[in-house]
Amino acid sequence: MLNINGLKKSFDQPGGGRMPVLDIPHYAIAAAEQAVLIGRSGGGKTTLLHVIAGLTTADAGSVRVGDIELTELSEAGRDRYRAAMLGYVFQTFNLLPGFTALENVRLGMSFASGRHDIGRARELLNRVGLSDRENHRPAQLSVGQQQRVAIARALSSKPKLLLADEPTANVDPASQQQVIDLIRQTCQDEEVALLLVTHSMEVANQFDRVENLADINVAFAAATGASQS
Ligand SMILES: Nc1ncnc2c1ncn2[C@@H]1O[C@H](COP(=O)(O)OP(=O)(O)OP(=O)(O)O)[C@@H](O)[C@H]1O
Repeated sequence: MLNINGLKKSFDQPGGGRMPVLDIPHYAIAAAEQAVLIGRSGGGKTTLLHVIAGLTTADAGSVRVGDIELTELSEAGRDRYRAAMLGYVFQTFNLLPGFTALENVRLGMSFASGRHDIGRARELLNRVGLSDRENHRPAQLSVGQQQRVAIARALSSKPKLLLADEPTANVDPASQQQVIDLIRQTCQDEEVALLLVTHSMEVANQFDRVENLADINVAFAAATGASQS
């Protein structure tokens, strides 16, 4: 489902020069597989998710999702890819404040299908336990509820791959397990592959597949070696 080969990404530095952030010889996730990435702050986890989401372009290498080669897509092509294939759960939820829970979920599917399938939106809100909150706006929901709406929105367009970037970081402890259970169970039920980034070992340890980004990303090893020589 996800196949990364020879991926490189670096960023311009404020003082000049470029800093390599990603140098990943190979990384892959099978269809409907659930994988977790942990790793140190600044290690490139969010950058990797952004590259897979087509929000950031790679400098080199191949990033395939299904039979789509992301590095060959135009910006419009990447927009279409995101709408058709991808769900994204952010640390900060990113719900639209002026819209109700139901409208936020429906907006998640509008780009993908060109229509708002209200039945699917209601089904997803029901699945995340918020049927009785569909007309509430984000400010009228608890943070745990907001993240559950965001999960419903991310899955609304029936993606093949869900990216979740520290989805429990801003959620109260009581809701954290609920958020993880929802992501895991819904991805399993809908056969969506999952790549989840977390700093929480309590979260990571619930998954069969957990890797430290430093073990698949040689960018910083190379930089350290270069600076020492
Ligand atoms: N647009 C950018 N321009 C320049 N440098 C960037 C940019 N985006 C990220 N970086 C740098 O890339 C490195 C990796 O950042 P990234 O956000 O991917 O790390 P992370 O592993 O997700 O960190 P954290 O766990 O703290 O969220 C950091 O050193 C950061 O400063």
